Amino acid sequence: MTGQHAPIHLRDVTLAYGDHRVLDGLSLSIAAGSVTALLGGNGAGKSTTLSVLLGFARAEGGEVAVCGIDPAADPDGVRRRIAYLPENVALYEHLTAVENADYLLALSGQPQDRAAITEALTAAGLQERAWDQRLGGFSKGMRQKVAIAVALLREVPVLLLDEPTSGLDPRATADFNALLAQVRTRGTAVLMVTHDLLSAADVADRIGFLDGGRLTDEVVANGPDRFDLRALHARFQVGDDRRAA
Ligand SMILES: Nc1ncnc2c1ncn2[C@@H]1O[C@H](COP(=O)(O)OP(=O)(O)OP(=O)(O)O)[C@@H](O)[C@H]1O
Repeated sequence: MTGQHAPIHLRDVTLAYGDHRVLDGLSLSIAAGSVTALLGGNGAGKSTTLSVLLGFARAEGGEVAVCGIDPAADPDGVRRRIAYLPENVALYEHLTAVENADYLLALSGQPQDRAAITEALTAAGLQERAWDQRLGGFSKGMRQKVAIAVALLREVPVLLLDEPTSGLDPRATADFNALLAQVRTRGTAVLMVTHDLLSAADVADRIGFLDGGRLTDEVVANGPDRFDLRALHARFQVGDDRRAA
């Protein structure tokens, strides 16, 4: 345990697959009660960053800590402290929303009663009539809400999100953003990987731009020093064109 770091801490992290350098001196620190969005083109290393924090991929160099714990040394320890929403949420189709939450919470060693589960489903925006329906007929947004409710109930200090608003309609995206604001007020450190600059601008305190496995830019997305969205969008588009050329 290193203790003195922010809940999410990466310093000079490097990682390569064969001779392909995927993370190249990445440094990122996310405090409790703040949301950082990580943007970048395809293959920039965003999901790999999450994998390193979760202990699924191992950094070759640099420092990685989740709540002061090195994921490579104690992957179970970090995963107990992280709620992770992958891009395609894996839930059980033949179970209802409440049953899914009940089962997943029991699996994570943090069982909750029905009242707590339905309260979290409500907070996540899932309507009461869907609570006891099987997931087979659920839309992507509804599934996302079940997964978010489970993440909320786990009350962990770190939340990692991989493209949480991809495939959501504007209403569901707005609901999701409102929910994330609540999560932040509970003191959770949130890292959100996304391609959605507008959504990032709505919910994040900071936006980091990843290119070639390192942070090339970082902007404040909240408060008086907030960036100019149009200027940033133009800069981001130029970056994408340059990469595609
Ligand atoms: N297990 C692996 N083995 C080999 N190469 C990998 C592996 N995982 C990722 N990569 C490569 O690492 C690079 C970064 O991948 P990563 O998934 O982190 O990018 P990303 O920024 O999340 O991209 P996207 O926006 O497309 O999801 C890519 O070139 C990818 O092909």
